Amino acid sequence: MWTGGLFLYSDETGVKQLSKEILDEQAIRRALTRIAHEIIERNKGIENCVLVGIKTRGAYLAERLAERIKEIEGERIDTGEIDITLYRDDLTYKKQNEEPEVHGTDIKVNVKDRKVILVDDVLYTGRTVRAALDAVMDLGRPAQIQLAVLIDRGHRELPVRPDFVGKNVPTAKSEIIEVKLRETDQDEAVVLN
Ligand SMILES: O=P(O)(O)OC[C@H]1O[C@H](OP(=O)(O)OP(=O)(O)O)[C@H](O)[C@@H]1O
Ligand SMILES: O=c1cc[nH]c(=O)[nH]1
Repeated sequence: MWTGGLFLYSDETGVKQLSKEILDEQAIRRALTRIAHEIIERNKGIENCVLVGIKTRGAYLAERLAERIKEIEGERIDTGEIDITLYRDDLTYKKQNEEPEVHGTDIKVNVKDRKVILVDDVLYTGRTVRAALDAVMDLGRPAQIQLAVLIDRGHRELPVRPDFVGKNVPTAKSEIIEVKLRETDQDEAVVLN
């Protein structure tokens, strides 16, 4: 049910909950276009840069950023992806002492001495990014690692700070940010549940 940016949905127990749209399709497109420009500006072009998306949605976002950068610079930036699984019962209750685990990397270029830009959809505790940093550095010593996220929802548990942010969204720990991308969700929106 549409109530002007607020949606009613039934959770798994059938209880009606309110859901708020944070970004629609156009807003996601604009945020990614801005981030693409910022990446180019910060790095004075894209020479020596590689975009590495954190699966699942971060990898799609990295691919979209590569397309935008090609439109702007006329040059294709190298891309790769990292598969990281989070062990938690749901997004609000983490089991103690469990950390996101790297399941594999698909980065066909050498990262040694290059500027690696990690891309993810949501930044929350920072634990996924920490695992991604380890995975990249296992492959070689990058000149620099930068971080781009579509949503920064706060509540960091590690000293991780993004270089490029689509939108800062203050949240309560009990809330969940859901990023829906057409590549995997047949929908395009960021919602706060
Ligand atoms: O900062 P953190 O607390 O580590 O949380 C952020 C991570 O949580 C989500 O991944 P999720 O495991 O939900 O998978 P998804 O990418 O498939 O949505 C999101 O995509 C980030 O990778
Ligand atoms: O709210 C959150 C927290 C972590 N990851 C998400 O995708 N959403």
